[in-house]
Amino acid sequence: MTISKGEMMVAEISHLDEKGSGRAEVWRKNELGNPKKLKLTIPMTLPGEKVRVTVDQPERKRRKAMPDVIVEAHEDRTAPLCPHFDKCGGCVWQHWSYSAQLNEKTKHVQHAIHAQGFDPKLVKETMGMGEPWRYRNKMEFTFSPEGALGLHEQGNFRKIISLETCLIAGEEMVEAAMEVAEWVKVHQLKGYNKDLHEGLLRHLMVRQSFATGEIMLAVFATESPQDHQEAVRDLAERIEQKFPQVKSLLWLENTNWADRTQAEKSHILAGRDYIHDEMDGYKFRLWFDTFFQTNPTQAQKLVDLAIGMGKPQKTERMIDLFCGVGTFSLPFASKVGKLAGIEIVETSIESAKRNAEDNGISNTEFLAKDARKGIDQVLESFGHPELLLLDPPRSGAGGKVMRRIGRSKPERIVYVSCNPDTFATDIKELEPFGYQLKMVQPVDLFPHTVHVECVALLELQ
Ligand SMILES: C[S@@+](CC[C@H](N)C(=O)[O-])C[C@H]1O[C@@H](n2cnc3c(N)ncnc32)[C@H](O)[C@@H]1O
Repeated sequence: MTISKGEMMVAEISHLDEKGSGRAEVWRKNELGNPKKLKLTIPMTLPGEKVRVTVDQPERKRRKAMPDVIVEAHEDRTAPLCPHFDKCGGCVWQHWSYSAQLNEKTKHVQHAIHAQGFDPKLVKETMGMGEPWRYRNKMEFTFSPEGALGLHEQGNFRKIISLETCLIAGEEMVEAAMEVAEWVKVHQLKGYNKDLHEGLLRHLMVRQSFATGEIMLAVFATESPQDHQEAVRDLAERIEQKFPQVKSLLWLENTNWADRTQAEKSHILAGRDYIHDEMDGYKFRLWFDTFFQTNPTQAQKLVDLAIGMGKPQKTERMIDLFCGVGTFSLPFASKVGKLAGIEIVETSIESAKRNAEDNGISNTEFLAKDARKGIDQVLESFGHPELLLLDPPRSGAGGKVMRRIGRSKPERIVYVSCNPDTFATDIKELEPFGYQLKMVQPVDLFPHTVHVECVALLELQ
């Protein structure tokens, strides 16, 4: 069949890609009459579904197409709750029942470890949330050049969807963000245009501790608050009157081309420059740039699982690699003899030290070092650890770090991962050192997205 521009056709979804979109292949004839494959990426679809799509550029090999009609729906298809679902890039799987999402996540982890030669039966069923909504304690919204506040459109980082709600963020966080959006309208402030590198408002970060209730609101802007005194005063007054739980209202200057929530200068408009949070009964101070687990309910499960698998003993030495501000270090420190935390970001290490002090913990040392160098330094000062926990970023720890871990011979390794694929390649590196994978427990920290976290145990044979 030849396909002409704008022609409607029915495609069958064979599988989902790493971003959670459906993939389908259709055959067509080229201008010489030979068969040619057209690969389609179709968001908001599910495996096995038949969908009608309009093909806008049939001459291309790969195209993204939006589903016009679902001809045959997956049995677990469900109506998405959020009014922004069809545009927003935040949650791509709201049209799939929660139990089916969890199954898909388990399968992803099984495939990832099987691809590296491990037994997929070691993977348990993904632990989900009882109530998989309003789980995020931190959101970063973006201002459009016109000043609307929202999130990026699916697959289009240039376009911002103006939001009225967000069902995965805490309710008070959304209400506070909407107040800021209203303030922007009243003062007719301009948003930042990334292409032209002009405009005032760039991002709004909202973070709330679900344990203490304290909220931080941080406005990222290209100019100083002194240049907008009347508007800034009004913002502080509105927030103070309506949201007494905002304990930190910040104005952060960012003139950098990079589109990130970073700051060259910070100004406290009200309160302090950090908020108090808690995890596993331990107190943490969070600044605007502090990495902290964004789903506290499920993060608590990660901590419990890590302790259950690691079985820390009072006589043991432990390394917490990629320790951040000490989310795992503090609960483990009270159960081992000595703990060393290693982390590359200096402010996180400063924070980890202060968090240990605030919680009366004195058997820890924290090193601001790259993981590789940090392991060498700890081995010299403190000898071989009996227990090692690692929680690297999505890119994984990498072969060099994993081989150093293997040579340092901990009896037990607890690996906390946010990427099953890099987790699987990392643990493969431990096999020659005599480690055996004992179990993998996936945990859903990000319902309605493709992401899945795992806690795994490896033991030295
Ligand atoms: C997934 S976070 C985990 C943080 C912490 N375990 C927690 O749960 O809050 C990964 C951490 O690794 C740190 N990191 C990234 N690259 C690193 C490196 N090469 N060496 C040491 N730490 C690194 C990041 O700064 C980040 O804090």
